[in-house]
Amino acid sequence: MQLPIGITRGTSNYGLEYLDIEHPKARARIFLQGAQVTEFQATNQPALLWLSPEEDFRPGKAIRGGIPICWPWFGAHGSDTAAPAHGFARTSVWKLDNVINNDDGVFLTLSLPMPDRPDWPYSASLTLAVSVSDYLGLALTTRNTGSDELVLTQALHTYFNIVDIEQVRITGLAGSRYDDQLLGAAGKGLACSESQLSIAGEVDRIVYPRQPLGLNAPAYQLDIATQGSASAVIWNPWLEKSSRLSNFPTDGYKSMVCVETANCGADVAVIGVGASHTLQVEYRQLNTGKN
Ligand SMILES: O=P(O)(O)OC[C@H]1O[C@H](O)[C@H](O)[C@@H](O)[C@@H]1O
Repeated sequence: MQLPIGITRGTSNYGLEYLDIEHPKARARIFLQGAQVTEFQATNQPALLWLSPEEDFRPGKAIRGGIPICWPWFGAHGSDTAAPAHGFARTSVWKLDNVINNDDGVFLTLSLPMPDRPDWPYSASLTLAVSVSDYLGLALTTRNTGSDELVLTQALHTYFNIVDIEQVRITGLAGSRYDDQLLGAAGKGLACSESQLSIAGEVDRIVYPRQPLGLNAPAYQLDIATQGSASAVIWNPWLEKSSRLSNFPTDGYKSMVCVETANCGADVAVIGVGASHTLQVEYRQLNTGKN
């Protein structure tokens, strides 16, 4: 495909292809493996996404940072322990279908050539629309092309770049329930006791928000506007768990937090025959001038 001015192709040392996007409103990088946005910076805003400094971008290995797409299951596969965590979309190579560059921004559409897999014997199509503008937008659409109802869990597993985890607040939690994944069955359906969450240790929660969530970083304030999602995952591995993660530096937990737009936990996506479901998020930042 002939790319418009402002979009260039590149290749990592180990051969992963990416697209670099330059526009007066923002710049971004998107890898074709996983359709993974790894960098986004709106003009006059701090860089939005955390990307591991230890990431070496190898074929077939999940990229640590940016926005991994967890699909068609979130976390462990329901029954097959050999199946990859968070599904196969993040380690598969996607196809670029369309790019538009206009005064409003750069708008891309990618699709996943569907593999034939024993751990997922269904029929579906999957596309991702990415909007690179003064906001970053992602819309992940699954169409059920099979003859049975399709039930899936999924997430846009965004790693946010933050200066200092101790100063971060996740806002909009008032009245929400959550499953604390660190407590297993005992942690289901807990009530958020405060409207804001600060992080001082490992956090792994599936939240069922009652209003839009936000992030006070504090170098920027972020509005997270979602559609097609009734769950969000808040995750920071802290020190001990991070030593067990691939491509994750020892002090990495201090400069990242994940707030993931999801269908997971009690919020599963049920897609009828011939129907489709879109999981969507838009991130809008306000530079606070603090660092
Ligand atoms: O290491 P990964 O497979 O990328 O998973 C990273 C993390 O993803 C989600 O946030 C889960 O809730 C965590 O339990 C998991 O550790």
